[in-house]
Amino acid sequence: MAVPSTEVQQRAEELRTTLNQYAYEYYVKDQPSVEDYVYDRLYKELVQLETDYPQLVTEDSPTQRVGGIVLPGFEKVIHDIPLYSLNDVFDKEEIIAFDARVQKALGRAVDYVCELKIDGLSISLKYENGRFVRGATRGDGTVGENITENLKTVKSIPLKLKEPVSLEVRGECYMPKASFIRLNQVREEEGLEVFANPRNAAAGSLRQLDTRIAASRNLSTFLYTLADFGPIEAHDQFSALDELDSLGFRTNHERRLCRTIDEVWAYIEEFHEKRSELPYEIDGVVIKVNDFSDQDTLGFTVKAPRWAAAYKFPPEEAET
Ligand SMILES: NC(=O)c1cc2c(N)ncc(C(N)=O)c2s1
Repeated sequence: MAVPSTEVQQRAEELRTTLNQYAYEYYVKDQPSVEDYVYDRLYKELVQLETDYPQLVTEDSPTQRVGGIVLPGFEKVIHDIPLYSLNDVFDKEEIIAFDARVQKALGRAVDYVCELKIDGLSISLKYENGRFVRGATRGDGTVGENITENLKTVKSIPLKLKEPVSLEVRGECYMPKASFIRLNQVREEEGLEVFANPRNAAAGSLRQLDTRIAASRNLSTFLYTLADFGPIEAHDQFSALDELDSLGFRTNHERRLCRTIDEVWAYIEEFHEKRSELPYEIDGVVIKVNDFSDQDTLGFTVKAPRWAAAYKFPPEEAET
């Protein structure tokens, strides 16, 4: 095999760094800084270098996002830190009762963080020394499926963090509404069964053993939980979300710190209104006590945290 010169190695490294930065701006920040043709030209140059010198390929190279292996099956994953489920609430009275229980248990009023409840597939991402090493489905909260190879093709999931830290984060993998509509059009044209909704389309895409299929489905993510903090210092949910941003993860920026339950309800009404305009599907709002020490004091019931509630929107009126 031909050995690449130092200049070629440096050029490959420079292309990887530049392309990964462009992809971060496009897929994580939704703020591309260059036109697609600029990205495509540099990408083609890197593909040519990696073809001429396969030893130049690194696991965080943008060329690894296209998938290409067919897995024999999905291994089971035991979640060291179980993924909890949420208590659902359906009206304002239940939210007031939730707040009353929290205040009674803590003896004072607390700040809440409201976050949109994304209608996708819960995932857990594990990093060692900054490298993405394992991605898994929620499963039953304790045992999930190893879908690392498929998640490596999801462009908003960093393959290498900005810091060489070891941690675990949780979030949602979803299919944007526009991608869902386009996918179903193609499936209809090909006489294939269409997906009922974006959540099923995302789940179906991540359950494919051929990773090229997941790579083609334009999946995205919103991360919202630091499970294993590693060296990250965060004392509350609102700042933990900023930490996720600074590590290079995609988070949902509609989040809001609410000082009172009235502000929580105002947020719920605002996003019940805005729901149909969002480019992704949501099925409600997740309300969390902001301070982590308060969360620890409140703890969990058998299945769900006492410090959170999932307000569920009424089912959307069928399109008339
Ligand atoms: N089951 C769960 O714990 C959660 C599920 C979800 C979801 N589908 N979307 C957003 C959040 C969030 N921002 O916390 C959570 S938390």
